[in-house]
Amino acid sequence: PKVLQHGAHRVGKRTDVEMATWRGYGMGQFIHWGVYSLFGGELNGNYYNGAAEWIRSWKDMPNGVYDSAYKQFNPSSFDATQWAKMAKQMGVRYVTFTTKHHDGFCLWPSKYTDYTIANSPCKKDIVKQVVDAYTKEGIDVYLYFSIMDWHNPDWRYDLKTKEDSVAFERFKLFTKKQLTELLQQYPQTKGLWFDGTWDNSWKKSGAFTDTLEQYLKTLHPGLIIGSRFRADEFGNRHVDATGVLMGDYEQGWERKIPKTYADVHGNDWDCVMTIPENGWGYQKKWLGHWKTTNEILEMTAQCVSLGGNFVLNFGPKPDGTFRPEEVEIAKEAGEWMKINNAAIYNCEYAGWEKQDWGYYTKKTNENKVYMIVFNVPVSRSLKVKPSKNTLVDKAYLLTAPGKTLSLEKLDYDASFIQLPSAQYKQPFVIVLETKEGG
Ligand SMILES: C[C@@H]1N[C@@H](C#Cc2ccccc2)[C@H](O)[C@@H]1O
Repeated sequence: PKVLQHGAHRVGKRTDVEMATWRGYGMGQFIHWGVYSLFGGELNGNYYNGAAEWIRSWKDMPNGVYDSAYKQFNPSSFDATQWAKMAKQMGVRYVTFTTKHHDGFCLWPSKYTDYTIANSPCKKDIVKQVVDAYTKEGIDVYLYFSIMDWHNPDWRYDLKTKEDSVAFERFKLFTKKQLTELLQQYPQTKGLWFDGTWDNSWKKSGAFTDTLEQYLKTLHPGLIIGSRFRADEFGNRHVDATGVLMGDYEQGWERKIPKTYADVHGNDWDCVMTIPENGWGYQKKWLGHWKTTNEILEMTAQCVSLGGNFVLNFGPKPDGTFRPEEVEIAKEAGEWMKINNAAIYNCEYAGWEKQDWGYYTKKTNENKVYMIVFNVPVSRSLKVKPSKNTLVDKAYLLTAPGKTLSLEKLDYDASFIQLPSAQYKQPFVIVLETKEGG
């Protein structure tokens, strides 16, 4: 078969320490903040029924109104340290922050366009303040960057004419320069989170994007870039023409979670999720269902149990504060994580048969499996079926290590853990110390 020039350059997971750290994060935060936050999904009392950060594309949004709105971007209450402390209390270990969304507005003083924070009333280097504050709190920072840039006149959705190609050459150079300045200005950055890469213009640029990815990784050794960045020379995204994942982890799990381990194909991956049903930037009105803290904790456990990380999005208001529902979720999730994070941090897929009561996670490089229990059956008997050649040596509540739980053997390879009668109002964790055998 033909050898791909611009497909995946590695088969299987990265084995370096930076990627091992990424793999063990467990929980992350996404932040979408920019000019779109000023509108909050609404204009003149009418609500845009798409994702609020896409409001510039709304037929009822005059381009001139959107493109001059940055002159009102003046977040009087923005305090990156407060953001970072809220994130730390929540228990997230990485954050992905929007440097430039599809609208093209740069939250750092880029030298390559005037459409930046430097020309807004705010003037602060928001990206620098976020990178510095989160890094100081010990939370790793990843920079979101949209390739698609609605403000740049050289952006093209497709390359149909000679003029398109000439313009897009300028656009590709502009993109490389902006990415270079982000990595040089904010060297603490651990990775780049690319978006807006689905159009034909970018899908037809496989050779360029492959070279660009290798350039960025040379410029910043250890840099982590997901599978959404580039396409192979045939326009295949995420997985190349030979079926191998491009990039350092699978970046397709946006607002969806894999159902089984088979769905992740042995790749590293994370899921990025909104609190409302859709919408990443601030929305004045959250339409439909928005997730409770217990739902968010269950999604976190589900992702870690399948070998991934769970990343929850926050959409700060134009003044730089968070809406009360987001503050409450961060606080409640943090209270649970403070007690139970052993079952989330540096854990991986256990490979045990899934049971109805919840999720297994396994501590990496240790003989410890955690049961994260969400659904206590009326029998209060939790079935445990270890993987082959594994025995449970000891079981106890994470919060009561001194009180061993008894296992009633059911048959050759399964047991029941009988829970004491109690009110189980919160998800809780049982520790299973394991040994080889059976
Ligand atoms: C992380 C998320 N990716 C962006 C998107 C999108 C999108 C684009 C086309 C069809 C469906 C979804 C959202 O604006 C947000 O930034």
